[in-house]
Amino acid sequence: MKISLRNVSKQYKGRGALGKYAKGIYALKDFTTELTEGVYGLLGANGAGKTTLINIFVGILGSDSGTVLIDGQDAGTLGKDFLSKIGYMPQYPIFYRDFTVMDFLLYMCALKGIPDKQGKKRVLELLGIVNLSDAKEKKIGALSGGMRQRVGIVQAMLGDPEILILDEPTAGLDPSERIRFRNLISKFAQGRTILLATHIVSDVECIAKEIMILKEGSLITQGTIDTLEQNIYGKVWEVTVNGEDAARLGNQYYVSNMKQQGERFLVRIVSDMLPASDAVKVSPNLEDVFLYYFRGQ
Ligand SMILES: Nc1ncnc2c1ncn2[C@@H]1O[C@H](COP(=O)(O)OP(=O)(O)OP(=O)(O)O)[C@@H](O)[C@H]1O
Repeated sequence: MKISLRNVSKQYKGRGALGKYAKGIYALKDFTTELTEGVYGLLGANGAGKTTLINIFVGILGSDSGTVLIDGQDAGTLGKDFLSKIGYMPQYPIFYRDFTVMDFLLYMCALKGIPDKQGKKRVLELLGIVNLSDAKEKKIGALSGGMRQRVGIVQAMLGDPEILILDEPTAGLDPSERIRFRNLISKFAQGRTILLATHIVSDVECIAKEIMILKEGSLITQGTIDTLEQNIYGKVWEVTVNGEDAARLGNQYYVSNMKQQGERFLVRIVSDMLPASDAVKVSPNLEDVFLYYFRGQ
């Protein structure tokens, strides 16, 4: 399947100087990309436009202009056929806290038009995959944040969608739950297109086939992690200094990491220019790429 987004733009209305509603700044501007099978990481700082893009893609929000094409056909004209291909996990999923996990998921099957027997079989299968079989009779309100996120991904996977859209799926998870969730996404990636929006680099750095960097509504770069890292080669430096110089460098430059080594500090800096005479160029990582594009935000 090939998904093409062409020149998708959106401006929200805001109050103008005279108190009248006026077009505001672009939440999304001329967003153009093509997605095929695999995991795509949509990386952006808060307010970059990730949720806006996803909401337009899944049809919750209309765009001002642009098109979403699925294998060359306008998604808007595909209606139910398009929606049945999508599994969506919103940034703030609304769960019915008094439902048990099982009842909630069966209810979601009913909403998606999945026949009872088939739905129940798939729910049990998916609960096994996400390691929640023992929690199926628990009320949703009694689950931990990580367990709730796993229920969220199960509901998105009902109906075996070809496209899985995950908006900040690891928000509020602790590091071990985050790793578990990442592994799950890799498991589900086979034969699907997964779009995972996040501002957390580690959520996507091991699993994404490509990363899209969204800044102030514009797609500023897209490519494999290797490509994005190569693109900023020569702009990441390391230098070992005393505490005073480390503090000075921290004030003057964008520091992506600082590691104490006895009395001294190994400082990693993202800068277009040599930050200190004895600084050496090092290979960039995805954290450096993120810092490079979001310096000052
Ligand atoms: N309903 C709305 N009305 C007006 N402005 C909005 C609305 N929703 C979003 N915005 C603005 O549009 C821009 C993009 O917001 P969006 O929620 O898409 O970003 P995001 O990357 O998902 O951010 P976050 O990670 O914080 O959720 C922001 O400036 C936001 O304030």
